[in-house]
Amino acid sequence: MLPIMIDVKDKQVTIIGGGKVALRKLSVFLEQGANITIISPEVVDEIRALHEEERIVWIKREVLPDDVNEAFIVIAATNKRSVNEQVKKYSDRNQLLCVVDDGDCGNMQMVSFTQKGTFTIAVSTGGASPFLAKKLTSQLSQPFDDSFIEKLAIISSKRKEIKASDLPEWEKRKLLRELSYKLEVIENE
Ligand SMILES: C[C@@]1(CC(=O)O)C2=NC(=C\c3[nH]c(c(CCC(=O)O)c3CC(=O)O)Cc3[nH]c(c(CC(=O)O)c3CCC(=O)O)/C=C3\N/C(=C\2)[C@@H](CCC(=O)O)[C@]3(C)CC(=O)O)/[C@H]1CCC(=O)O
Ligand SMILES: NC(=O)c1ccc[n+]([C@@H]2O[C@H](COP(=O)([O-])OP(=O)(O)OC[C@H]3O[C@@H](n4cnc5c(N)ncnc54)[C@H](O)[C@@H]3O)[C@@H](O)[C@H]2O)c1
Repeated sequence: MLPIMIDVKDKQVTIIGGGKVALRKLSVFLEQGANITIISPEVVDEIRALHEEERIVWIKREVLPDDVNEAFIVIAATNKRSVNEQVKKYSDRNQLLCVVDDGDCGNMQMVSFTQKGTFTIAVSTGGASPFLAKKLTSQLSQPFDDSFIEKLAIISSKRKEIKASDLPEWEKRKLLRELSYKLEVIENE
């Protein structure tokens, strides 16, 4: 599977099931500004509360074939293998589908990640050990503190300046490459 960054703001994310796992997936998409619909006869208290605050939509019933039609991303998160399998049949092959009880059943898997500013560390074990993915993300994030994120922001604005300048292309390329080595210099500026 290909690791990519996707802007899910205002995209429709439809999650079938309303248990603990649905809640964890939901939280990530909510934070990223997606439109979320939960379809499930029962939900955990946190999902009920989000629905009452009108931050998500909860449809209180079992899944039906047309429920996923408008979704950009579909997440089959019930505790029933046969229902999750059914959700796959309802989904179009051009939709992104994550099946939480069988990572190879869909065409998308969630990754463990931390994100600060424009900087992201993401780890996938491809279903081998989600817990290990979580642990490694935490370990790998350790060296990158707030000062690193600030330096990255400075590099970003310098990069925009270089790209917008009238310098010859070869010189732009040289300067852009040099920028990536300049963390120390920025620190001392
Ligand atoms: C990374 C993370 C992202 C997220 O959920 O957003 C994520 N799972 C997380 C946590 C976690 N999941 C599980 C535990 C219990 C300990 C353990 O089993 O390890 C813990 C640990 C915990 O809860 O602390 C159990 C589990 N997970 C899956 C199955 C089914 C199966 O594999 O059969 C079962 C067994 C169910 C059972 O008990 O039967 C399946 C998937 N879980 C994935 C993602 C995808 C593969 C990612 C990868 O391998 O890298 C995949 C394939 C599909 C998907 O869900 O996209 C998130 C960490 C978030 C963070 O970083 O904070
Ligand atoms: N991918 C992961 O990260 C991960 C982690 C742990 C567990 N799991 C797997 O995920 C599954 C769900 O775990 P959970 O703890 O959220 O379970 P849960 O029992 O807390 O929740 C299951 C939800 O599915 C809903 N549901 C059942 N039948 C439905 C139907 N026909 N239509 C719509 N909704 C329906 C229930 O109402 C309930 O809200 C488990 O089977 C487990 O194997 C995945």
